[in-house]
Amino acid sequence: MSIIVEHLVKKYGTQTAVNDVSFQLKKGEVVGFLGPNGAGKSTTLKMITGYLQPDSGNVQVAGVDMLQNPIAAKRKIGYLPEANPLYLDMYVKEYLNFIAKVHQLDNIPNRIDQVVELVGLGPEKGKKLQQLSKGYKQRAGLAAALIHEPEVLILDEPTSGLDPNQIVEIRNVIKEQGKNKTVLFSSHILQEVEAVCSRILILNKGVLKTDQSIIEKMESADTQALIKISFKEIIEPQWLLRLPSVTTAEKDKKNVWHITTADLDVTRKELMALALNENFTIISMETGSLDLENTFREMTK
Ligand SMILES: Nc1ncnc2c1ncn2[C@@H]1O[C@H](COP(=O)(O)OP(=O)(O)OP(=O)(O)O)[C@@H](O)[C@H]1O
Repeated sequence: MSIIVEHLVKKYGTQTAVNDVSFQLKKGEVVGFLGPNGAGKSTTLKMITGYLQPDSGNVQVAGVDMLQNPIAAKRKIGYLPEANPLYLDMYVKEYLNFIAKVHQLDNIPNRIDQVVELVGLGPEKGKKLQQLSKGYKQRAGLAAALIHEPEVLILDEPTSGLDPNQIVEIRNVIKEQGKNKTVLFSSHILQEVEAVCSRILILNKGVLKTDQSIIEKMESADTQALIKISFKEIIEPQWLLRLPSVTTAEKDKKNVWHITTADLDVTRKELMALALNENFTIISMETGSLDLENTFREMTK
């Protein structure tokens, strides 16, 4: 595992910003950390990267315990914080040279050339950081995060405040990096996470709501539809699961069921026939899609 997060808790005064969050990231995964403003994403990322001490819980990065061995653990991580902390008076190469020295790297000029190429900073590499556009500043931050060839890349809202072209460019850099690194990046833009990640973690009010593969989700969204049905009577799941077209049936509230199906029309008819034959009363029946947006809204209500 590249990242193991176990029961992380962080309180600010009486507010619990992160509440018992646990997850694991496998080597090579690109994972989106999604949640509305104030959900606790940055706080969680700061604890994973060792910039903030958790009140309780553990973090391991590439097998190294962050609390017991923070220097070794931090070496494994490239971190781009939300407020990209650049020394704006420095030239691009001067800044990267400074960061490379902090990491005590060998053959620094070569490595700088490599990261400049990697993040597409070439055309701007002769400028001062303060002269760069926001998109290029972000690339400089990414170059600094990548210079020591970390196994794990952690990016806190890397595309926030960028224009649409810059967003696409930064996303491409992230995708490219995801080919040989574990990447965890936060965003509150669902489409972005969908475009870049193979997996999604949804955080709401400090609590992890779901940890599901986007690919699975999208595959099921393509083929499955959702019916929300409410009966007057309390019925057993078997009644629904026995219907030939029903894939899953889960109880929401006492008499309300969420049913997934590959064939909406057939299931509707089967539900009507069931009600007729068994003398059940259907109070309401709604249909919806199982897409990610619905999931996100459900999870962060
Ligand atoms: N240093 C701090 N002192 C007090 N409260 C804080 C501090 N940092 C964060 N918080 C609070 O903790 C909660 C979680 O904040 P956090 O920045 O982790 O959320 P987030 O999901 O990253 O939000 P955003 O998407 O807006 O960046 C918020 O309610 C925030 O106001």
